[in-house]
Amino acid sequence: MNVIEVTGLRKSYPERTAVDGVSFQVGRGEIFGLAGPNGGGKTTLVECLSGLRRPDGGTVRVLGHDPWRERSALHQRIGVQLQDSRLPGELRVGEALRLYSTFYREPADWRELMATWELTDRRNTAFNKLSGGWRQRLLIALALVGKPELVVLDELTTGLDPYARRATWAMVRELRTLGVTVVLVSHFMDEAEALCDRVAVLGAGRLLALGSPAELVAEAGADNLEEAFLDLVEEYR
Ligand SMILES: Nc1ncnc2c1ncn2[C@@H]1O[C@H](COP(=O)(O)OP(=O)(O)OP(=O)(O)O)[C@@H](O)[C@H]1O
Repeated sequence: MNVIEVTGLRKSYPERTAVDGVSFQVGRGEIFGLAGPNGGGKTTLVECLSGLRRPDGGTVRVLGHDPWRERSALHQRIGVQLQDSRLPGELRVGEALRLYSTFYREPADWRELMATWELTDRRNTAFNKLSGGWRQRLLIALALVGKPELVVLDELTTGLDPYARRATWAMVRELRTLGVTVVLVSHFMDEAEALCDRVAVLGAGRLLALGSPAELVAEAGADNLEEAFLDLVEEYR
């Protein structure tokens, strides 16, 4: 069974159509990239996958659930780190991890997760005192507290230093070896090329291309994914 099945998905805001008839499937254990120019519809799409937005049309199934109607069942099985997620400013790192672990029936060991993400030294630091990169690390760790079968990571490594970025890539690869499926929204084509089994490119709410990084590069006759991407999205900017 596919972990994600999207058919003819549409979502409009009063001013514009953000997702315009998108269809794709994601298999178990895949690292599936979503790329595209600003305003292409990536965040709206992952919000529909995560049960945070109600689609206007088409069907979405995630782990067999309708994300909008079966949100609480789905939220026990997925982890989501959204762009610009925030926590209450006074909440400390350790408190946040402990609190999130209470949301799940079978949580991971939050102290272990805190150590894995090198957050233990900052366990007593309040969220509003963390730098952007450390906030990002905490948000990723929080997405993993529920031992999710699917993790949605929106702009995973934005704001991370090069060392933290590579360490994060290693974590994502580790998730795959555990059979966890990952949806990765990224503007970094080196990241998509290094991590993703397949990448979907969205422009103006439409699926412009879908394939492995090697396929997308070959189809565009490009030297690397960034070049292929620039070629694909040129008219959608
Ligand atoms: N809550 C909202 N209300 C109205 N319009 C919205 C809303 N969220 C997004 N949009 C619009 O829908 C379109 C798609 O936006 P979305 O955030 O899904 O794209 P994106 O690919 O994630 O962009 P970015 O790369 O800049 O994060 C844009 O034109 C955006 O202005």
